[in-house]
Amino acid sequence: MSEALLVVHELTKTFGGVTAVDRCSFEVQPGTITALIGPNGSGKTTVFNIITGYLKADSGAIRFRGDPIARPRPAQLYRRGLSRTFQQARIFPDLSVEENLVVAAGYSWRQLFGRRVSESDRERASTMLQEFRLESLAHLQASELSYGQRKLLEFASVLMSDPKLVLLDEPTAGVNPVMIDTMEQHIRQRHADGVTFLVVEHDMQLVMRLCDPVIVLDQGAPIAFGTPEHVQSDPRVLEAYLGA
Ligand SMILES: Nc1ncnc2c1ncn2[C@@H]1O[C@H](COP(=O)(O)OP(=O)(O)OP(=O)(O)O)[C@@H](O)[C@H]1O
Repeated sequence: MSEALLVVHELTKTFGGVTAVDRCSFEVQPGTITALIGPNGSGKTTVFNIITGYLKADSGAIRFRGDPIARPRPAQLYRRGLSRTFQQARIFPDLSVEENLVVAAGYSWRQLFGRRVSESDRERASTMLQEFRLESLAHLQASELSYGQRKLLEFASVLMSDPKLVLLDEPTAGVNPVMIDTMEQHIRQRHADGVTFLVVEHDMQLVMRLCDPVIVLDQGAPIAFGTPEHVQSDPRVLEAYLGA
């Protein structure tokens, strides 16, 4: 088996008296759309926040593309090919849709307004606008977008860095069914292009048709791992969900 793209080893994180992540270990293999599911409060977002450098673990280790990531830092990981989205899409509300994409390619705001952006990156932004069918919105301020459109823009922005691994935190939460289909198609397309995904998602139908393998967390640690069919029939998984 090829080396895992991401290795999470015995991560632990406590908040006061609450152990949110409890000696949590798992791997993400290249070329997969891996799901990280679990009942509310099972530690999924905390794990994401640790991997991407938004929170510091109490203990444990992370490897990405074969190298240890001693102190994960979001910007550094982004440049190395690991990027993420958030439950509440993080975009620059005062910039236009197009400017959001250009900034995501690694430009500062000053460069953006000083017109020092390379022609090739402007073209990439333009291609991304077409791919995500956002051309008609290109010059709108991002704050004017709908909730679902913001999520799409955030996803498109993340792809501007040519990531190897994308962590998606509830990509379809709160968006309408048409937008769920759109998001699913974009994930499938990028996966076909070679991007690996780790997805936190509460829509179980989507998880079961899109993801393989599925990792199930409960109380901060994996309790099941395998194909969607396998985890669905695991009594520990049923108990964790029904007991929650
Ligand atoms: N900043 C924080 N301060 C205190 N407790 C926290 C903090 N962040 C998370 N927790 C606690 O850690 C546990 C895990 O939370 P986390 O948000 O990671 O779970 P989750 O699986 O992502 O939940 P959900 O599915 O509801 O988003 C919960 O008990 C939560 O209350």
